[in-house]
Amino acid sequence: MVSKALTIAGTDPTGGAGIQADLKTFQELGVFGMSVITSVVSQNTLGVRSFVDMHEEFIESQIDAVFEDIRPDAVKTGMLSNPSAIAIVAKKLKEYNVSQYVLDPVMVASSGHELISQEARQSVKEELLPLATLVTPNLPEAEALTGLTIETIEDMKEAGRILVEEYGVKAALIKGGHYKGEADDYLYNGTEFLKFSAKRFDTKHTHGSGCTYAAAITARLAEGDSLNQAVEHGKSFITSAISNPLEIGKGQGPTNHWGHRLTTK
Ligand SMILES: Nc1ncnc2c1ncn2[C@@H]1O[C@H](COP(=O)(O)OP(=O)(O)OP(=O)(O)O)[C@@H](O)[C@H]1O
Ligand SMILES: Cc1ncc(CO)c(N)n1
Repeated sequence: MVSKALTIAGTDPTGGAGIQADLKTFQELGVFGMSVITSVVSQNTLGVRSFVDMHEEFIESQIDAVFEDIRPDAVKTGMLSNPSAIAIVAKKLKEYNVSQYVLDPVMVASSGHELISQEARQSVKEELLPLATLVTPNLPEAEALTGLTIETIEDMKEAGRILVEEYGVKAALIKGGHYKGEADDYLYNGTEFLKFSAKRFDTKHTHGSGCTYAAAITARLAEGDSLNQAVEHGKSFITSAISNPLEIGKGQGPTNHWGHRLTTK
């Protein structure tokens, strides 16, 4: 039977981030993709113009429509801009006993625009972290969630430890995209730290890299990979998407969702 993955997130009309990036990634990895829209965002590679949040009842109705028909094998959440959207998603993840859940704690777009209210940051911690199989913060998100200032690899690991041991997420992947060195990410799964490494590629075309990475991990979890295997596959997928740039867009361009086809040939 085909594996199915659901993304619950905001949109990007230019196709590099959000729901659009997630669906392309699911498709590339041979997983049937489904989507629930939380916010419609007017954005492009230059930045975010504005966004309109869906009402919580309408987010709930979309989630019910999916689960009452085609049960996903894994779920990913991305942009959830306000506490009521977070509360309804948390309620539904519990109601449907979702056991494979990747939480991408989207806070600020690569262009620097805030995609989440200040109050909602607390809701992410209290309501979503305890439900998630994996949380995938970049460095500013890891700092916002833990209150740490992250300057070293030891700080990255400490953030992972706090997220798992104090906030109750099963595993945390602290991404090094914003780090000064190579593009190394650290996974803490409650027992050990694992490093997922890539050479830093000299490019500005990383719009949506976080969405794409988390979506690839979600697709592999839907396919039955262990968490470590799923992150390893995800890292290889995002590295190919960054290292085969399309060079489109006037700002920070999108990653190349079919880059893995060029790399593995
Ligand atoms: N220049 C680069 N070269 C290689 N890998 C990179 C580069 N930039 C980011 N990465 C990798 O891409 C993945 C996404 O990381 P990043 O920290 O950029 O996410 P993000 O900030 O959430 O992304 P975005 O907000 O743009 O969607 C990580 O595995 C990171 O190591
Ligand atoms: C909808 C959406 N989610 C996440 C990001 C972060 O890349 C973005 N720019 N837009």
